Amino acid sequence: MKEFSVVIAGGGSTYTPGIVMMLLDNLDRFPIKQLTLYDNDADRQNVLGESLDILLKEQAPDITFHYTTDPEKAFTGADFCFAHIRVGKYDMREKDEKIPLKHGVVGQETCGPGGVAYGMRSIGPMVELIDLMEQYSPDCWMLNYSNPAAIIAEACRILRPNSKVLNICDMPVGTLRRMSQIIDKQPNDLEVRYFGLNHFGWWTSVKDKEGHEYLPQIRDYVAENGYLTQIEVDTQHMDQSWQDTHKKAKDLLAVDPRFLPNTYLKYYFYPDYEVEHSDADYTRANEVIDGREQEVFSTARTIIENETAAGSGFSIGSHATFIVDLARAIAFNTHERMLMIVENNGAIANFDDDAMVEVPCIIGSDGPETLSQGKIPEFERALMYQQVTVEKLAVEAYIEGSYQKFWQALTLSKTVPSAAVAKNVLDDLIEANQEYWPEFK
Ligand SMILES: NC(=O)c1ccc[n+]([C@@H]2O[C@H](COP(=O)([O-])OP(=O)(O)OC[C@H]3O[C@@H](n4cnc5c(N)ncnc54)[C@H](O)[C@@H]3O)[C@@H](O)[C@H]2O)c1
Ligand SMILES: O=P(O)(O)OC[C@H]1O[C@H](O[C@H]2[C@H](O)[C@@H](O)[C@@H](O)O[C@@H]2CO)[C@H](O)[C@@H](O)[C@@H]1O
Ligand SMILES: [Mn+2]
Repeated sequence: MKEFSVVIAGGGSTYTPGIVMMLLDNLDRFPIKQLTLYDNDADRQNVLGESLDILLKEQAPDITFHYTTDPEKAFTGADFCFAHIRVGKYDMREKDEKIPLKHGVVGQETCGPGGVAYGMRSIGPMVELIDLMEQYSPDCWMLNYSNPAAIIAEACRILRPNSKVLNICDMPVGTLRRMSQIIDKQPNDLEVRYFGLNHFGWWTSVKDKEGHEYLPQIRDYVAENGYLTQIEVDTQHMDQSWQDTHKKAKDLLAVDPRFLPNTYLKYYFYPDYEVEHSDADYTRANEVIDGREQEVFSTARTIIENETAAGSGFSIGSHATFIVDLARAIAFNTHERMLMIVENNGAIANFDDDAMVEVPCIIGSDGPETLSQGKIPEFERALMYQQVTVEKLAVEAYIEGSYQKFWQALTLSKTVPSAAVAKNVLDDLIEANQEYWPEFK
């Protein structure tokens, strides 16, 4: 079998060790000859790089491993770039969450004003990353799951339409795993139909390979419990805030019981509840800094201190197998069926062709082919149109440096109560993001 050269961009990410472990666990399906971590923060990446170097020498000595801040070294000869950068890191995530909350607005990393702010920081560096990849490895594919994926995907559509970039989210994968537990199946046994935008969508069917429809059974469970299952799904998502999110799906389902909702819809359907139940001094960023970041980096330091990974290793990021499935689909033309963020072009029959939507696709060596989801009801269509317009205005505002469009984007967000509030939030966000954003006039 062919062996691949993979670069992980955002090598210092808390997800990097879990993804490396997952790659090691899948070498029989996706053989790797070279693995490189690339980041623009050497100090952060060095800790993970040094510890993974020790681990890989012990567990996979045949893989050539590097970690670097030099793009030429990182990208030359790469077949795949797995991208999970966080522009501004947790410091800025904290601001994205806390500034809107201070104004009584949802504070979330990908939804509402916080998501747009994160998008404004990420468009430039993501485009730069794509250009570096193409400069040093013109045939390389980028599998991007850096957030905010909806805004990044729209920016790619406009600014780099011909680049080999696939945008994907793991939320539907994680929720499908929960659904499979509810009906005592394996995720691989199930095939779904789904329509929406990233972090904004609905399942319309969950069938097994024989065609039996499980949606009514799952719906009955979700109406009582949300997606909260009894089985531990993954460690960081046992945090209280995520438990609350999975439980809240019950109230999302109540709004339209025909379809199974994506949990992120809670920020749009119940923004007042979300603000009331948030602590503006301790948000999800703080929970992650005190939890996942602390755990991953202390494990890395222990490995470095002990000069061995034996007995103190990282755990497999099991949710991340979707990345291997996607890479395999491209590499081996497997025609895997996966939800991807792609240009609509008729997949949702009564929605704009040029909208970046999340729908099931068949993925082969040439990339994704969308599967038709037919017409969607007016309620969901209207919600999606409002949200996709926020995302489009945000990208236009970035390209044109337009304060007016930026203000319109926030005013249009369903999470924001008025243009006045939108302006106050925007002005505070501009102040906080001076180091990252272009000037908005
Ligand atoms: N799409 C999904 O479903 C999904 C799932 C999980 C995580 N994510 C995303 O993955 C990313 C990483 O999350 P995290 O919590 O581990 O963050 P993190 O802050 O731990 O890691 C991000 C890394 O990116 C680096 N970075 C920032 N700008 C860069 C640039 N221009 N070039 C190279 N490296 C750069 C940072 O230095 C940091 O080491 C985030 O964007 C997060 O939202 C997405
Ligand atoms: O708050 P965080 O940083 O812990 O997570 C934010 C990410 O949440 C989603 O991904 C989850 C997924 O929903 C869950 O089932 C499991 O697989 O873990 C994932 C990563 O934490 C979301 O899709 C991402 O876009 C967010 O970055
Ligand atoms: Mn996501």
